Amino acid sequence: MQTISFPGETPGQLLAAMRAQNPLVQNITNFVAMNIAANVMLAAGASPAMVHTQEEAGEFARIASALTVNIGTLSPDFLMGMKEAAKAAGETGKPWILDPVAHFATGYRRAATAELMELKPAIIRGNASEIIALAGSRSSGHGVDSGDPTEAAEGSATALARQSSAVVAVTGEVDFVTDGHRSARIMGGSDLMPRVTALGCSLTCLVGAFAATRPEKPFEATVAALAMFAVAGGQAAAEASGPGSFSPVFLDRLAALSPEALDAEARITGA
Ligand SMILES: Nc1ncnc2c1ncn2[C@@H]1O[C@H](COP(=O)(O)OP(=O)(O)O)[C@@H](O)[C@H]1O
Ligand SMILES: Cc1ncsc1CCOP(=O)(O)O
Ligand SMILES: [Mg+2]
Repeated sequence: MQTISFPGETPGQLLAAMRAQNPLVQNITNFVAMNIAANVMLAAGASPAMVHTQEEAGEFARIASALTVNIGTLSPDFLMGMKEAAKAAGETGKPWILDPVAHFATGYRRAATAELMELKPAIIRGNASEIIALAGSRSSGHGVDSGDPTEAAEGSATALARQSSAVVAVTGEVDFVTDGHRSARIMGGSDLMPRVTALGCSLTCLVGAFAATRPEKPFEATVAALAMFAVAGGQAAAEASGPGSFSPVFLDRLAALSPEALDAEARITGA
């Protein structure tokens, strides 16, 4: 494996830029994730707004710097708001990020995800089972949790990136990011992370914050956000005694993580 080089900016430099911008990010996420995702973003240095109803979601997307869309607790009103917001983001040149939570589980979710994919997300972030199924293959997902390892999803992620022109991120014990041509793996984190609900959803929101800061570099922005989670997650696990104590320590580690420490501790390789 080769160490990936960042000819432009390192993940630490992107973190510093994100904090300096304190980007306003609109998140249409699920009821489970709303609170922890907003806290994760505030701790990391972004400004979250959870705005989802169809009456205002499109209007709000025009003032936000990025949009994230998560179908975890989907309803007709949420879906209308998602589509309005994604259209507005597209019209105003803002990046939007899709988290296709358990999209394979029901016909309603499958149809909604197909409609959202037509609106061209800049970045898609999911667990391995979600990405395998989104690329059209058979996955072992059970509800919102993955039943597949990341390595089983790498081919699907690359095919999906090429077909959709989106950057695709697969998370799990190892994370994999690809734009269909360049790929990276990010190591770190903790096996406590999938035992705390909505951390994947929160990560999708954080990807939105980095993409807001560098909309022209969705691959680098995604790698930086995942590296931040991996480093802060590993640090938090060293202090935690289980999933309950992990959550507050994780917020503290996100807030305290310096750009220098991110660059020193991130384990990123070209894939
Ligand atoms: N076994 C693991 N070891 C280390 N980190 C993990 C592990 N499983 C998940 N993570 C991390 O947890 C975060 C959420 O990812 P994941 O659990 O895959 O998403 P989701 O909650 O959508 O299923 C990511 O930062 C990922 O790297
Ligand atoms: C438990 C649950 N049910 C519907 S959405 C949701 C949260 C899923 O969060 P994540 O995908 O980050 O594990
Ligand atoms: Mg998820």
